[in-house]
Amino acid sequence: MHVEELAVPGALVLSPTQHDDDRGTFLEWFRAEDLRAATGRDLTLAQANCSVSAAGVLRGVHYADVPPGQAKHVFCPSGAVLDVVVDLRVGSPAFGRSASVLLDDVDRRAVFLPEGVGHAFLALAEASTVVYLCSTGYAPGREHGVDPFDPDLALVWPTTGRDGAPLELRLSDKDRAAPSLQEALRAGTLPSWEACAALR
Ligand SMILES: Cc1cn([C@H]2C[C@H](O)[C@@H](COP(=O)(O)OP(=O)(O)O[C@H]3O[C@@H](C)C(=O)[C@@H](O)[C@H]3O)O2)c(=O)[nH]c1=O
Repeated sequence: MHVEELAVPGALVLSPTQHDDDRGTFLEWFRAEDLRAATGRDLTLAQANCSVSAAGVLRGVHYADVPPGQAKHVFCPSGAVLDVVVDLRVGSPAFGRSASVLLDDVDRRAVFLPEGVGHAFLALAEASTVVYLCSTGYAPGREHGVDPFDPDLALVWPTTGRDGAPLELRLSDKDRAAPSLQEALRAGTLPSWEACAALR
């Protein structure tokens, strides 16, 4: 497993060693020891999620209140998504900065997001499946979103899928109505860098 920190502090991309043989392939998509070696922390497993998305579906940018926050370890076992992490921690030296990683069933990479980091992904193929391990359970009242098209975030969303066909973007009503970064900042819902640091 090769681990690299992304431009968003504490967020990682993890590239596994794939063991191919005449039956198929084998890989470790999560290894607590590697996460601990890279971050000095553990991911307490409270929930494991799975979503399946049509090509063009965009989910996010989502984040949870800190504390307790929700750290996530994200993997795409089938299909392809552009996974995006956004630093939403007020006071972070990288506040507003983002990083994108292609997660797919070829390289089979994974992304780790610490608490307070926003998460979004765009499905680049039909039936793209994303599974993720979460450090806390779902609490709808603690979940928030930021507009994935906010010019302040300057997120770049591909216009074609991995087969080269144009993508028609599809969002939930909730994500379409999400506030901008500045609106979320004014509303006081964004996590603070200090509160996130206190969790480590
Ligand atoms: C996130 C979540 C949703 N749900 C329900 C609520 C709703 O009826 C349905 C779909 O919920 P959403 O529209 O919020 O699903 P979705 O837009 O896929 O939300 C997810 O987006 C990605 C980017 C993340 O990082 C996740 O943490 C989560 O926020 O599933 C749960 O039961 N448990 C959960 O943990």
